[in-house]
Amino acid sequence: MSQPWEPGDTRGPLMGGRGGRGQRGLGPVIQTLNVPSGDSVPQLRHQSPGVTTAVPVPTPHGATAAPHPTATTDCVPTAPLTPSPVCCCVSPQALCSVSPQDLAVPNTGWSAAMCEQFQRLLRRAADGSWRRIPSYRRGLDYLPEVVQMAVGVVTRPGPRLFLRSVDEEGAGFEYAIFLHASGHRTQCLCQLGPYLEGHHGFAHGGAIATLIDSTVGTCALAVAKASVMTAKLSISYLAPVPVGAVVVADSRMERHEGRKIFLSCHVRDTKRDTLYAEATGEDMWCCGDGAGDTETIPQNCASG
Ligand SMILES: CCCCCCCC(=O)SCCNC(=O)CCNC(=O)[C@H](O)C(C)(C)COP(=O)(O)OP(=O)(O)OC[C@H]1O[C@@H](n2cnc3c(N)ncnc32)[C@H](O)[C@@H]1OP(=O)(O)O
Repeated sequence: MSQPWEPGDTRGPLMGGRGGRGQRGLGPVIQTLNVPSGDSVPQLRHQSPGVTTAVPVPTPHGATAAPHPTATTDCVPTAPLTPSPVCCCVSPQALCSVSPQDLAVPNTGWSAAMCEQFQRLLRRAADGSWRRIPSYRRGLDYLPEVVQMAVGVVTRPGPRLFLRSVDEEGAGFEYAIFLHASGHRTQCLCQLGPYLEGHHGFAHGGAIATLIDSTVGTCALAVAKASVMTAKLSISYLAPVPVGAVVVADSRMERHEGRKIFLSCHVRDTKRDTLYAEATGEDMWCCGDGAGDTETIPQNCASG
């Protein structure tokens, strides 16, 4: 088992800077810009106050993507707050030049192992079998096509997402969720930062539960294509997760009955040597009519 990461340890996941997200004047900050879909790889920007330098990011195939066009960092709406084809279902910030900021991409808090695994998963996704799901601070920006189906066009900022509650890069959950083309499986690549510590050197069980719930919940969202709630979650904690470790939570739908979607989840290290936790969950779609069709899950609860 690798050595637990210690707060202040410059060899650890925060190596390379601890610039707070969205804060300016705190030294170099990496910022991502305009990511309309889950498949595109955003540009990283090393940003010092008043200076913006585009940094090319390797594409999944190893080529180097062109730098992103210059954009301002101020969130000034550039168009009336009306839905657009690209960001029709996200908060008004979507219409700003750099918001919402997709956070499911590398930042200065990602360890080398995290970056390496992220690139591996991007390469795997290149054939279309998987896709990376953009992730934002605000929950209503999450899996936007599903949110749009569930609640319609969102015209106000959604609630802040628990997993994105820590602004400091590398300190909390750093993660990217990938959705299988079947829509029945999700994998979450996650680095658990020092603010998630429970016992000394190890991640809190609640943090593991949050990771699992979000991976399972995202899978259920994709299956139901509607709003879902976690009704039951059963977790076996099999091995402690060192703070700073990079893990993969792998969730899939096992079956569905009526409004219930039964899912499983396994949390492992990236080499699959250690099974940290396994879980089963029941998510229920929340569409009001209570239809009990055991063959088909309604594709759009909002209309149906
Ligand atoms: C980051 C983005 C991804 C999202 C991931 C995060 C997801 C979350 O964290 S959601 C937050 C945590 N979950 C919650 O707060 C849910 C709280 N619970 C509820 O709101 C409700 O109990 C809810 C929606 C689950 C079910 O309520 P309701 O729709 O009224 O169901 P109800 O009519 O009572 O029961 C319907 C059936 O479900 C069963 N059921 C209800 N609740 C549960 C439960 N908790 N566990 C198992 N079965 C249940 C009932 O027994 C009943 O079964 P049957 O038809 O066989 O008699």
